[in-house]
Amino acid sequence: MTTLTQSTTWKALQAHTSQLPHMRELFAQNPQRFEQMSVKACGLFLDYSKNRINNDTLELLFALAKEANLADKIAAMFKGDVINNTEQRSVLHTALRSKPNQQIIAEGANIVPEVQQTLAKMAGFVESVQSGQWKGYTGKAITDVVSIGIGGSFLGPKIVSQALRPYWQAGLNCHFVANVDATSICEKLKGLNAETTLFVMSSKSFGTQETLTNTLSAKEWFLAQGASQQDIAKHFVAVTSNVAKATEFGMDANNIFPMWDWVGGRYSLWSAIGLPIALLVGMDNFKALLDGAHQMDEHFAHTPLEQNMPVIMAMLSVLYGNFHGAQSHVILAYDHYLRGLPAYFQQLDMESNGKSVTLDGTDVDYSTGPVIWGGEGTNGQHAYHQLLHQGTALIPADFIMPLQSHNPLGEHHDQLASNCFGQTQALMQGRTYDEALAELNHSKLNEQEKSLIAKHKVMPGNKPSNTLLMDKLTPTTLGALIALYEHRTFVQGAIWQINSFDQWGVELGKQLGNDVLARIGADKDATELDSSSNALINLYRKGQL
Ligand SMILES: O=P(O)(O)OC[C@H]1O[C@H](O)[C@H](O)[C@@H](O)[C@@H]1O
Repeated sequence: MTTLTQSTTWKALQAHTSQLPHMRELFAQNPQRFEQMSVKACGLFLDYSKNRINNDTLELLFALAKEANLADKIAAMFKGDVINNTEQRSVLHTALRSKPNQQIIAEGANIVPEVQQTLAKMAGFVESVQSGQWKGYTGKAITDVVSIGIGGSFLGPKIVSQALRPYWQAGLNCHFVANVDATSICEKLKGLNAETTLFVMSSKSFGTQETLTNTLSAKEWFLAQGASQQDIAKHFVAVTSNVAKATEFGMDANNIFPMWDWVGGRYSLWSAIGLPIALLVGMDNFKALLDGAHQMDEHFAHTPLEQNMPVIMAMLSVLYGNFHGAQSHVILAYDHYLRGLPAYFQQLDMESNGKSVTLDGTDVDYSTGPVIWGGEGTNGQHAYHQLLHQGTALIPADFIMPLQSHNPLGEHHDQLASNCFGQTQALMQGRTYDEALAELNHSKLNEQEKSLIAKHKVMPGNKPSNTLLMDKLTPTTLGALIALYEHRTFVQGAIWQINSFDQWGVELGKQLGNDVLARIGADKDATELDSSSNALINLYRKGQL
């Protein structure tokens, strides 16, 4: 057993949570509930009053955080301690959005100057591409960027670019390729002109199969359009921490943007991995994104736990996962530009906290990271919200919405907002049997039928949700929002005593995938694996059922 589940606070939380009344009652008991359970920081507003909590719950949750030495752990991350203990690395994505006059030490040296140099290199490149000074091999300006990368080297740039669509500068479009399925790159290249296309290859390791294969195919396509080997330098740039491998691959040394081991892939959009974002929205907007994240870093590092937005959100997630049996958490973006956010937070949280041993290798005896999923409101209301309202699983929800739309049109935004707030209300209050029956008063059904239908219309309520608001979706508020979830993920990992910054779980699949690839290309059928794997490989070799 771990010390965590043996702690007095843990046991007190177990006893306490089973005694809390329904949220309807909690609201009725305390007219100040909204004021007391909401917090504003960095252009974001969090209403967390629709949670299964009262002041005692919060006290216990913060006590748990203090017993986990959370404040020390936060400080250790910011100052560059080697907290990723299985890879012996500092975790310093926060340094990427630091201010030029800060000093942050990793492996004995101040890393801020190289962060600033890389930002300056990005700025020069972005300016030259956007202004048309950067010419393709026939002297034409670049019109299309194809970003090739996967995992952290793909989702951040793609989802942030999508979210910042209103800030795109004229004249440049970007296409993202991640999957090794040739359909992805073939479909993207259709309709593109090699003379005006720039490829940004993003791979921290410069060793990821999908990215290398897609880049080679892009290069072949480029040469097949009539370009020559020397033209490659005008059309291919790379972002990587493995400069040697990138040069060996044939990338022009001037076209390589560095990143560093102390940036985890899923935390890397703030580095040169964000180059596609900067190319689309311009360097000022990219810096505003960094600034929003920096503001959230400051808030996280210096605010008492009780008013600390990422800490509050993380402790609520711990509450549901460890004391209410919740195994999943839904992100509901009430903003079309933010439709990709659930996928981004899914990678961030599930790759970080999908772990089952503690830092020292002890098996955990409690749940760690939940399944993160979600989608775009209002669409989900006509689909999976049914399960949120009446299903048997408890699924805490985050509703995210800007108060102002980039596209004010008639009553659209009023309707969007009313749906968002109406959903959180319905989840919280539910509908009792008597209320459901009363609604059927004027129907033509007989008493027995009314009773049956009323039973089906009962909604238990007491379903937790957070509502996160911002004035408007801007680069700054988006930066703060993403950093909020990064730190939320960190806090959960700190409570669970796990390493949120490695990802050994993805390795075995890669290893076996390479072995399977060799067997697919072998001159005889596979016979040495389990019967299922042998049969699947051999079916594939045959090419038909
Ligand atoms: O940037 P790369 O080295 O190509 O890595 C791309 C991605 O692949 C890995 O398998 C990891 O699971 C991700 O965290 C990483 O972002």
